[in-house]
Amino acid sequence: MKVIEAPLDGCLIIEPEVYSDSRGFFYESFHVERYRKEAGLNLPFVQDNFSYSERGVLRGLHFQRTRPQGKLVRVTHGESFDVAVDIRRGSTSFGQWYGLILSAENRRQFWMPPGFAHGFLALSETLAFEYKCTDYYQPEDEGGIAWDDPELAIQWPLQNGVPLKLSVKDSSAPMFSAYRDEIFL
Ligand SMILES: Cc1cn([C@H]2C[C@H](O)[C@@H](COP(=O)(O)OP(=O)(O)O[C@H]3O[C@H](C)C(=O)[C@H](O)[C@H]3O)O2)c(=O)[nH]c1=O
Repeated sequence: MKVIEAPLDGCLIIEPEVYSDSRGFFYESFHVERYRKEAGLNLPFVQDNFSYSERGVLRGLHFQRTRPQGKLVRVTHGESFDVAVDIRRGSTSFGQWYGLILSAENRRQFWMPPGFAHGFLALSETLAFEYKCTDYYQPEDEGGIAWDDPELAIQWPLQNGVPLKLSVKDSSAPMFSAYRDEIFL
């Protein structure tokens, strides 16, 4: 597998080894030993998530305040623009965002350690999004940042004529500056 350092401190792009033949293809989507040895992922994953979205759905930006989750994310059907924002105040990439295309076609996985806000935009008619988390979901611990926060200025690849679909929660998320007095991992 190929491991590429992303511009945010600690984030990685992982490209698994794909075995194609006349029937189709096969790849190992996770392997404790290999991901520890080759990507340095040594935090245990305790929860797998799956979300289905349709074109124009934007989920995020979400994080957990006191129980931050590391996430290994991938797309198994369709295409998304995936975004991580470094909210770790002591990090060299604090306040910076990074986005990449994750798709069933590129088979890329994206690792963000605990301490990032995460979101994605569905770019295909339908999107199957899967991810592994290093801590459990704690709804009372959840924080959100507005997807269009001008301070972050995330360059979402919005598609002409495709209305955004957001949850009520995401439609009213605060700006990043609302957390200026809070110290995250
Ligand atoms: C995240 C989560 C949600 N839920 C329940 C709570 C709600 O009844 C329902 C939908 O939750 P929510 O609207 O928060 O789902 P997303 O908007 O996809 O949230 C996720 O989107 C961004 C992109 C993330 O990275 C996080 O994993 C997560 O915040 O699923 C659970 O039961 N367990 C969970 O781990």
